[in-house]
Amino acid sequence: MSLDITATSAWQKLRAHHGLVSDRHLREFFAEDPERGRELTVTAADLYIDYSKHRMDREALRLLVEVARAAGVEERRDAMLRGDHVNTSENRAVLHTALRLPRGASLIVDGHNVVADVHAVLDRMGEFTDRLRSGQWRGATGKRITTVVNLGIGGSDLGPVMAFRALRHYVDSGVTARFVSNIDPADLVGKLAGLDPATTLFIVASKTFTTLETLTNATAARRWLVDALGEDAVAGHFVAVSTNAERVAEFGIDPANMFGFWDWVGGRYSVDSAVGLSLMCVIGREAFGEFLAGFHAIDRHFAERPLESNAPVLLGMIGLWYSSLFGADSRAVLPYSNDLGRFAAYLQQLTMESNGKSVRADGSPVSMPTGEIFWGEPGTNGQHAFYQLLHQGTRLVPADFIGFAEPTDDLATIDGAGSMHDVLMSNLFAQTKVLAFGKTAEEIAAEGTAPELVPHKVMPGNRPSTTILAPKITPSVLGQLIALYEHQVFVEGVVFGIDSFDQWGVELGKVQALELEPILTEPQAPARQGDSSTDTLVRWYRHRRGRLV
Ligand SMILES: O=P(O)(O)OC[C@H]1O[C@H](O)[C@H](O)[C@@H](O)[C@@H]1O
Repeated sequence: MSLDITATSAWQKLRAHHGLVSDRHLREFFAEDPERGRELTVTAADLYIDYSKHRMDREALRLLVEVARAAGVEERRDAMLRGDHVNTSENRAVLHTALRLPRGASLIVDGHNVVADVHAVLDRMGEFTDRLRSGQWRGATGKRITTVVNLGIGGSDLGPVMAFRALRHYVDSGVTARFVSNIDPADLVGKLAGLDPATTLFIVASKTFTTLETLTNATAARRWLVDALGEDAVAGHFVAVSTNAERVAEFGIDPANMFGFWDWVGGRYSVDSAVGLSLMCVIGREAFGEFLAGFHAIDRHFAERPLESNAPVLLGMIGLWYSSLFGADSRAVLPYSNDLGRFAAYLQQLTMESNGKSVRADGSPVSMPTGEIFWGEPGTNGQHAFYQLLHQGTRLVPADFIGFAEPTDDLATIDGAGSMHDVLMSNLFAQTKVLAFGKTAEEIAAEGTAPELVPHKVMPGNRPSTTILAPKITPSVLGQLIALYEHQVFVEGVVFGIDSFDQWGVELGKVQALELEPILTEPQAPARQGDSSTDTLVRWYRHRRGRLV
């Protein structure tokens, strides 16, 4: 039986305490606890995390930790880390943390040291990328490869594409990358534009090697290559990343050019597996190793720190405080870094595919809302678009602000005296301050504002945020940030009592698309789909495509 956390005394105490503090303002919390801005912080590897601007007192934090303990977060964490089958609906271990264990470490799962397997693949990836980057690996015409095109979707795309953008300063050898994911042909056609088949290598990345989008794009890419260079060129221009060697061979890629991983790596947890091959191609094996070391530093923090000072536990529980007790639907992720422009999109799969579930592990319905909706855009762009709602709207949207001390690029300000990066960061600090403390009607009136305008200008404040600061976007820091969110997802999933590692909800749509596709194209009148909306939409489409019925 899965535990219903809401039936525990720890939860009831938390709920009762929430009733006491939920109407209080952050201004009051700071007035009565002036040290909280210094003390409600935690350092995890290179990350400095301030969680003081949350609508809670220290007692609420204590009770949240008590709930985490009552839910069995420590036991479940240890079970995951040692390789128990915590993905119960698929009866699988969940061992993305093993992907970043250092060489020489040992983790025996089902009588087998998985760390040795992980490093064997990393070594093969390293040898391949060394050859590619040094120009030893040549295409069919003898030219060096200058572009790798990753063909993958979901977990086989979002991680590499996000990290490639974030680590653009580490692209160092004349090999660059492009990423194609969508079944919309515009994606492949757009990304192949300007590429020379002779200098292009495709990485077909698919855990299952059955995903329609990826196999369709890979087939089209193969045609593009063969049309230009002939069938014999395929071997030098296609490699695969998958857990499914049989399917890879069927597709016509030599298993010698396949980089494997294992069923205990979930797609959305796989950027640090062979799925990161495209990233390794552009940043090199050493930088990729630093990326993995960053994940591992947070894994150790998560495994070893007491819950009271455990960053993923605290942030996961704070997320839950808002989603389950304040009824907040979403969390905004606001990196003050243009290079993290795809971070929110990456987190959407990680968090929402993991925790968007309605039943607990034993099949019983959950007893609280699950799956925070993650969304966001880099600052300062978001400030000129949706921050109005964050500041004055009626919804509560807790936000994660992410910023860096050192810029990846810097330029002078208008007068030439300052640094644009300083301006960027002053915006981050200003936004968290204004969200938390706002500006009262009295303060606005005292500035001589016309009385009828005062209500429009009131900044209510009491809008919570976490601030995550790091020295600089390096491969290690990026790994740390990802692992910080991976483990938050886990903590929340344990409290919900769900299986955070399956994704049954994506299957039916795939099946129905396969059923509908011939109906869009068949010459005769289509069979009814059973509902008048789908029938009419299909008819509309067939009409516009000249397939009149
Ligand atoms: O890597 P693949 O097997 O091609 O899967 C790609 C993606 O598609 C699936 O539908 C899942 O929802 C994702 O979790 C997965 O990352």
